[in-house]
Amino acid sequence: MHYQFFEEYNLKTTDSLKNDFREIIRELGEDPEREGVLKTPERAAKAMQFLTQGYKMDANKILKKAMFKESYSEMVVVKDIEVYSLCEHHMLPFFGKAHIAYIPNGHIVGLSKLPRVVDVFARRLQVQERLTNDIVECINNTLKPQGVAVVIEAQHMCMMMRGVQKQNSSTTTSGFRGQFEKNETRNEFLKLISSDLK
Ligand SMILES: Nc1nc2c(ncn2[C@@H]2O[C@H](COP(=O)(O)OP(=O)(O)OP(=O)(O)O)[C@@H](O)[C@H]2O)c(=O)[nH]1
Ligand SMILES: [Zn+2]
Repeated sequence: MHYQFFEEYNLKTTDSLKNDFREIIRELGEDPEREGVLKTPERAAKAMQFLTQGYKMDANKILKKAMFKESYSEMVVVKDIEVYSLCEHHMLPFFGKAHIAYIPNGHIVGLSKLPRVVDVFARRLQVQERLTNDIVECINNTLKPQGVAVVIEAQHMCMMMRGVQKQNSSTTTSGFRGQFEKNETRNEFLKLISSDLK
């Protein structure tokens, strides 16, 4: 199990994907033997493995590794976490920002672990709703805080480059557990991140 994001590839998978990408390039009307694209099947194979390496990672373990006993019980907010994921319908990117808050219940978590959890779930084939839920559930079940909130605002390339071709729409999803189910707490969080929400 990997805890870090780094470029490490399963040679068998790279090889198999490489052949598939060569066929895709040919099928799309390009000459896979042309010098400029000769190495493209291997590059694409590695890029796709990198972008989906979240399948091999365990977000709960990442959080557990850096939980510290602490009596702090105010809201902790980490905002503007870059999100890059692939939509499971078209395998095209969707990207934007995640904002996460939690209220500790005896334990705080190493701050960097929250963006790491985002990446573990983002580096898979996803829909924005499930990505949001995965993050909320993971933090809720592992850290067991008094409450956790996640808001993701993203733009989907499948709606921009193709299909409906809308360049300026964005999609906001959210998940709230525990104390954040109360209006007052939820509103405090939304106010703290509101400068980033259009
Ligand atoms: N709810 C949700 N839908 C998504 C997400 N990413 C992409 N989609 C949508 O998934 C849908 C798939 O619809 P289909 O009709 O099967 O596919 P399609 O013919 O390519 O649809 P169009 O994109 O409208 O051309 C589209 O409406 C996409 O906009 C996501 O994260 N969440
Ligand atoms: Zn899509």
